[in-house]
Amino acid sequence: MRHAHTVEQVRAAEAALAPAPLMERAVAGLAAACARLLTRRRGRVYGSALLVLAGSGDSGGGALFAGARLAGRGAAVSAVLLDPGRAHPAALAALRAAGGRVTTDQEVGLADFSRADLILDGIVGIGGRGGLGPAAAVYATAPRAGLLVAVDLPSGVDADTGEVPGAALRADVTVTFGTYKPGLVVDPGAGHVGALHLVPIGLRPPQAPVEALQHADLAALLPRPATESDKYRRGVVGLLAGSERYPGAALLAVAGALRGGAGAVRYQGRPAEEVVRCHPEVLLTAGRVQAWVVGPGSGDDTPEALDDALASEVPVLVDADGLSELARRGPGALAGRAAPTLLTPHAGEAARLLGGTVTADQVAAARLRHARELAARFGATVLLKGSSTVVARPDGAVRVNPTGTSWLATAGSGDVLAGLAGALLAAGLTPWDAAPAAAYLHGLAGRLAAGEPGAPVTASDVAAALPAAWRDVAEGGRPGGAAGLGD
Ligand SMILES: NC(=O)C1=CN([C@@H]2O[C@H](COP(=O)(O)OP(=O)(O)OC[C@H]3O[C@@H](n4cnc5c(N)ncnc54)[C@H](O)[C@@H]3O)[C@@H](O)[C@H]2O)[C@@H](O)CC1
Ligand SMILES: [K+]
Repeated sequence: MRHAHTVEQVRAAEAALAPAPLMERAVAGLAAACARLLTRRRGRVYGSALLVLAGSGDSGGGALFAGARLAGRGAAVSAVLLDPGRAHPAALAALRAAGGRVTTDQEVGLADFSRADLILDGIVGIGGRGGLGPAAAVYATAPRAGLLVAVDLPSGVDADTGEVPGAALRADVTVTFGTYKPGLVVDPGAGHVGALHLVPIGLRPPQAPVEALQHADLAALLPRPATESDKYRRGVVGLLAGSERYPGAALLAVAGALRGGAGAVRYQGRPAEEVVRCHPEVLLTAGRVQAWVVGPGSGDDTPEALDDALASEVPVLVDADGLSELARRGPGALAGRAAPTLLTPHAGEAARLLGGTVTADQVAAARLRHARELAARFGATVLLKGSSTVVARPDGAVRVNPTGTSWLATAGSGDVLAGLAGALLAAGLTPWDAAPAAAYLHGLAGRLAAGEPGAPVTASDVAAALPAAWRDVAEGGRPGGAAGLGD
């Protein structure tokens, strides 16, 4: 599990430790990471060109100290001071003493930026507020040939939320200290991070409000049928999905549920004949169900389907048309439910559920805030789909999915996810576990289907790759499994 802590938590944990060893450990880890990158890129540190972008805080201080260490190993180091009067005095002195060149001239800085083998972004760290000023913002788009290493987090990314209020640097590698920060794992910020490397500095932060499941966490969560399993032990999913207009949604949701390990799928919807032709294992009879999935492509049947599902005493996943109906009814529609409800909106549906006071773009730009608000308002677990899928609980706890791929933004992909998450709910997982587990497997299946370096995939390809994703996770132990994920 990757745990992400807020700025307030990090500051409190840092305050419990002596400042000097903290800086020493951070700088040692940062310099070592840079040395490894330079050695991989150029064969050695000696003779490589390094540029430090230094702001006024400790992030700039750490970058300057690391620059000094690498200058000591023979790198040609220059530093641009973005707030010249306020650069970390001891770190600046150390860089100068090690032979580093210091400039405040933007033209010189930009020329060095374009040529350097490695650039250290020490403009701001967790103390960054609002967008970058113009002197720093130019580096967000300036051309460069070398690697950009962000110190703690890419400057311009909000540490607590992952929001990017203005220009932000785009890193190849982010070296973060002590713990992860929400902004490193939630988009749009996460899209600026590149490869993420954690340097332990001895922090002991409290419980994390945001976490990201990794391969080993998934392996522990996924249900495995025991020898005496029957379909009810594995879980029967009831699907209220598809319509004459959208038969495909039913087929894809069924595919997701079956490949999600459902013991059986009971289908209720109009295109029943097509469903059985494609998936002969589906049951059309009424009977016991351990979780309902309502909404994918369910069209005019939605209001009744939603009534039936919400009246049941089993977990209900509401998706697509079900969410539009729920938006019309408002949070009161879930008030009487004793069993859990899982909502799986994309940004547009989330905006509607929030009463139309925000746009889909605003939801996508501030994913944590809106997913939490939605979960609190409806008293339900919310899986907000998108480039980094976010699962929020009504109490504000969040799990972020690390496996997404942009190839998943394809028609019907959400139907597969709904069926898959429904199967995990029917197997007995809580929404808090089922939702991130489904997002993880779905993203991994998308990656496996797209291949490396990646090609377009259909939702059917994603469903077909679910067994491979499942195996990849179950093989566990191996860091990242075949898909190369994990720490
Ligand atoms: N404490 C330590 O020993 C170390 C701290 N480091 C990092 O330093 C950071 C904490 O240091 P600070 O509290 O000094 O915070 P920052 O390094 O984030 O700097 C904050 C300062 O930058 C300026 N600033 C804020 N927003 C800005 C913006 N949008 N554009 C330009 N300037 C802006 C302000 O003057 C503010 O005081 C953390 O990210 C931490 O990981 C590491 O780099 C090295 C070790
Ligand atoms: K930074």
